[in-house]
Amino acid sequence: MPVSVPSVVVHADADVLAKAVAARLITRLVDVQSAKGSASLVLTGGGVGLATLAEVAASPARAAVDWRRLDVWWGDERFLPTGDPERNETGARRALLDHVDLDPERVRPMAGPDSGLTAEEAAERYAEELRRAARPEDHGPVPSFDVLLLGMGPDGHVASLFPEMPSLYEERPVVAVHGSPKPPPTRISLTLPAITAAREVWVVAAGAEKSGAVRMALSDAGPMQVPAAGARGRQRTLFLLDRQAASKIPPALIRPASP
Ligand SMILES: O=C(O)[C@H](O)[C@@H](O)[C@H](O)[C@H](O)COP(=O)(O)O
Repeated sequence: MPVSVPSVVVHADADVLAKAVAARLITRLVDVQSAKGSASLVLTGGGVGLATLAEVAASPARAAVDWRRLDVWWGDERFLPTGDPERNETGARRALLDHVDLDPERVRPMAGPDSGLTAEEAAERYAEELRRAARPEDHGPVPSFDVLLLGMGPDGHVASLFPEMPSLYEERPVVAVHGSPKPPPTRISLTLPAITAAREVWVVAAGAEKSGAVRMALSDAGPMQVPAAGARGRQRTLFLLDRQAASKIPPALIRPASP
């Protein structure tokens, strides 16, 4: 599947970054809904991802989004019971989803152990949900998500795809992850084939501890070594960073967006 070359946008700090990504997301959702009636969004966990959702909730412009016509998916989930504070779903509901008028049928969390499923079964169930939502024009087993958000770890992991782990070699769209170096150890994650089916992939990262992985993800590192190097959208890839996370990118590659 063809993928897009990343564009880099740098903001002054993590707070401006979250606000700017929130504004960008609202605008993108409004544009997509104006063009085709509905939109699909894949959420991420992690501090920056959730801060972005909180800024969407805080924005008066959120009223411009038709939340009833938004499909919400997750890029990964910690395999914990529904309502567990460590679940990405719990964080997203607290930050945004509980504050807007979504169609609950169109919000699709990944199952936890309270479903009675194993992590493998939960991954297969999610893959089936994605298959059912895919349309012929998506040319694959998952929908062409309009925006797929990804945080990124200091090791370059995105979703729950960690360097050198078997999940990076997966062809299936959703996998169970065991032994995650970032707790909790058991997770469910979209794989790179599912991520790269998205029309737009936005990698959002802040902090000096991410700067090395950002540089590698934008240079010639491979996705097995730096999973973020495989985070590419079919039409557009954005690396939305604060100055600290962007501090090791060759200057020729970036023009700071914030003064
Ligand atoms: O389940 C998770 O933890 C996230 O999906 C993970 O991929 C996260 O986005 C990164 O680890 C960045 O997290 P921070 O933004 O908190 O550094």
